[in-house]
Amino acid sequence: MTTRTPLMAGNWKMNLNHLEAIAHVQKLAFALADKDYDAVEVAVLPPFVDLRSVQTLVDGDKLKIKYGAQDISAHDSGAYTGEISGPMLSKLKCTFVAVGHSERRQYHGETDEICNAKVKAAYRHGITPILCVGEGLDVRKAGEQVSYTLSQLDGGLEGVPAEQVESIVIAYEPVWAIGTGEVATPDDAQEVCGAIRGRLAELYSQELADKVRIQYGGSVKSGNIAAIMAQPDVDGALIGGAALDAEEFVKIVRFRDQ
Ligand SMILES: O=C(CO)COP(=O)(O)O
Repeated sequence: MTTRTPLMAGNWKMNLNHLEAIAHVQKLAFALADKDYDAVEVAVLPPFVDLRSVQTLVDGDKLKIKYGAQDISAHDSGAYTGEISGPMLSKLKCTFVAVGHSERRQYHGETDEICNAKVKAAYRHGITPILCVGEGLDVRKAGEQVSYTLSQLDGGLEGVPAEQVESIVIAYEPVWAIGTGEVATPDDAQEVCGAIRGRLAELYSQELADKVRIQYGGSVKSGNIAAIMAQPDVDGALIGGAALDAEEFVKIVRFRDQ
């Protein structure tokens, strides 16, 4: 049985400017320094404009905190106004990039095809994608959350080879639970995260599926994280609102201490 190191990643969305980012990462580093937290990987996904400041801090102080971007262009360079490329992110030593967050799908028309191209772009430049999938309320009410989410997974991974996929992170984020305070029950999270692992085993191999980290996201807080993490197929969380509060985020990272 493979042991998967939990990954707690804070998706800051469009919050915190570069000065606030520095203060926030310093707080996290300070709060996490008194104990050896190798058992949990910690990452932040700040807005693009903060990345250079975060990199300087993490590099300069040799912090264990990892960081990444919230999006990546499918293209490596060229006339794509406003876009940020894989080479730019890898130059900033980003470990991760979120791909296909539901807010990108909803407000920026990102299809599975676009997400697939972005997953490939991330791998071209040595960045680990956090591929976000998850159903909306209508789909959940119709009881089709598993098939809907698996079809997003299939689309996002189309043509991506096993040697890349074994390092991917999948974030299951039911849209109805994002920023609503409505958290999926641990059983709801396990149902879909388990199905995602099952599909990875079908598409690739059981061995690969056992290596992939699957996160839950949607109204995660210090008070509900332990029950979610107790599920066998949940290997971490993608945290929005609660990640903006350094103390609360640290409590989530230390879910085992509760
Ligand atoms: O979208 C999310 C993380 O990517 C979840 O956001 P909240 O934690 O604010 O519900």
